[in-house]
Amino acid sequence: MLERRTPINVEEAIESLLKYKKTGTIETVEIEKATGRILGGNLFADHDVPLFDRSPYDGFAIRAEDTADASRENPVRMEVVSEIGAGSVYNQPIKENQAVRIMTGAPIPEGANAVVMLELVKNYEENGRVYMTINRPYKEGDNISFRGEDTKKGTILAEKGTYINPGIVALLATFGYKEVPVSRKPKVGVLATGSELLEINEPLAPGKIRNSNSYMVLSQIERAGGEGIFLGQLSDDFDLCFGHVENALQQVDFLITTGGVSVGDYDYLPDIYRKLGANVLFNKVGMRPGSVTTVAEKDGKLLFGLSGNPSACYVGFELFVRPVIRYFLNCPHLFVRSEEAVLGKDFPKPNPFTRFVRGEMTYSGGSVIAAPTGLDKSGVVSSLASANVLIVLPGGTRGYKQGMRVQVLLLDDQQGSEQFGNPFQKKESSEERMQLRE
Ligand SMILES: Nc1nc2c(c(=O)[nH]1)N[C@H]1C(S)=C(S)[C@@H](COP(=O)(O)OP(=O)(O)OC[C@H]3O[C@@H](n4cnc5c(N)ncnc54)[C@H](O)[C@@H]3O)O[C@H]1N2
Ligand code: MOO
Ligand SMILES: [Mg+2]
Repeated sequence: MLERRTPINVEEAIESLLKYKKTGTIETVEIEKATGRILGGNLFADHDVPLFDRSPYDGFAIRAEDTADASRENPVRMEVVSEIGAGSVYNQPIKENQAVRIMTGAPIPEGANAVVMLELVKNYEENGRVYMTINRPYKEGDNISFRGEDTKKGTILAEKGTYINPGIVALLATFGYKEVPVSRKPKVGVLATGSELLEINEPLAPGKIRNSNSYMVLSQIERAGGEGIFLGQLSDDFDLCFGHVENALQQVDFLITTGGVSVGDYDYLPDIYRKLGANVLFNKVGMRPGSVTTVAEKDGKLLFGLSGNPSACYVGFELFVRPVIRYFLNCPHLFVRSEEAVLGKDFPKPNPFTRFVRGEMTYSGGSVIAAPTGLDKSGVVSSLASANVLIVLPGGTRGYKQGMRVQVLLLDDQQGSEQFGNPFQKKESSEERMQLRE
């Protein structure tokens, strides 16, 4: 008899699988390899930046008090007693009416308390000595970059779990991290099932399609910060698939399969979970696409049975796999970032389940607009290409009109959201959901 599945809502589904989340260990990588990784510890300043008062200009270090009476009519003359390039130090204190020629980045010599830009002075030689004249007064501290003005010793500059962007790399280098502590990437295995699948370099044949899901999911794993491991594509043969799943579980932190989770004759994943003795957390979610997404747990390890339909597979990954990858990486915000936008096109089709519509977010006249990218069927692959958001359209009896405010989930974002949730959606219990069954 056909198994009846009980749909649960997305939030409940996420909650159930997060019980099996686990954090990974920390490893170190060379700084050149740190971009795109997740910081494995707090980055704190162990010294002031800059470490010494320094000149922000090429010019002359002076004592401001010597310029008190300087004016166009009464320029003040100073003797230039030395010169300091960046990287050098001038150790003698400068005295009354003395100046030191100084370059950008060089330390301010003792006694000096202001810098005059090179362009603003007259500089000349007389009897083998160098002089310059200033025709306006300066205040103490003029044109000085003070010790610690950038960052004070002891400040936490980035917290554990931060995505390493080029700016973080600059800080890491500033504080001497040749080796950078980063979160180890979880190993996420990907097994595609389906007798119709061709290798992507095979010519097309009747009834066959190329396996796009594996590569799509590997790319999603990489975007989420994990290490995808392609474990092959299998025809719909129970023993073959069972053996591969059982074996794959030994090698990975999380296992993703695509296809074979629905109720077709060759959809073997439900039987595979049974034979494995895995605990199925859910096998029907009140969402579209991806309603057949199944998640099971075996000895604490999560198995994600994503749909074979490309768009359903894609959405299932972003909603359910991404949070456990982010948790493994010690990221504080596990979920795809949630923001508000204006719906750019009518979406007239009502649906009892929440829809996650592939959309493209653009900016127009100060507004954020999100419009569906193409055919919104779960078997469609083309509408994924320009999708940078999922537009969340809560289930109900009405469609949605252009101009309505909607929630969008930002797919390319690295910051994430602390909570998964739709501020517009009233939370329905599983029982209510059942009444909404399609
Ligand atoms: N009687 C019912 N039929 C279906 C139901 C249902 O509830 N009752 N659910 C439908 C929904 S919703 C979805 S989504 C799909 C899910 O199917 P499976 O996860 O079992 O996946 P398959 O049957 O293996 O394949 C579905 C579809 O996707 C194509 N596919 C599979 N693998 C790949 C791949 N690696 N790359 C690209 N495309 C792939 C496959 O050829 C099929 O067209 O079930 C509905 N049916
Ligand atoms: O799992 Mo399906 O994607 O709802 O069409
Ligand atoms: Mg199927």
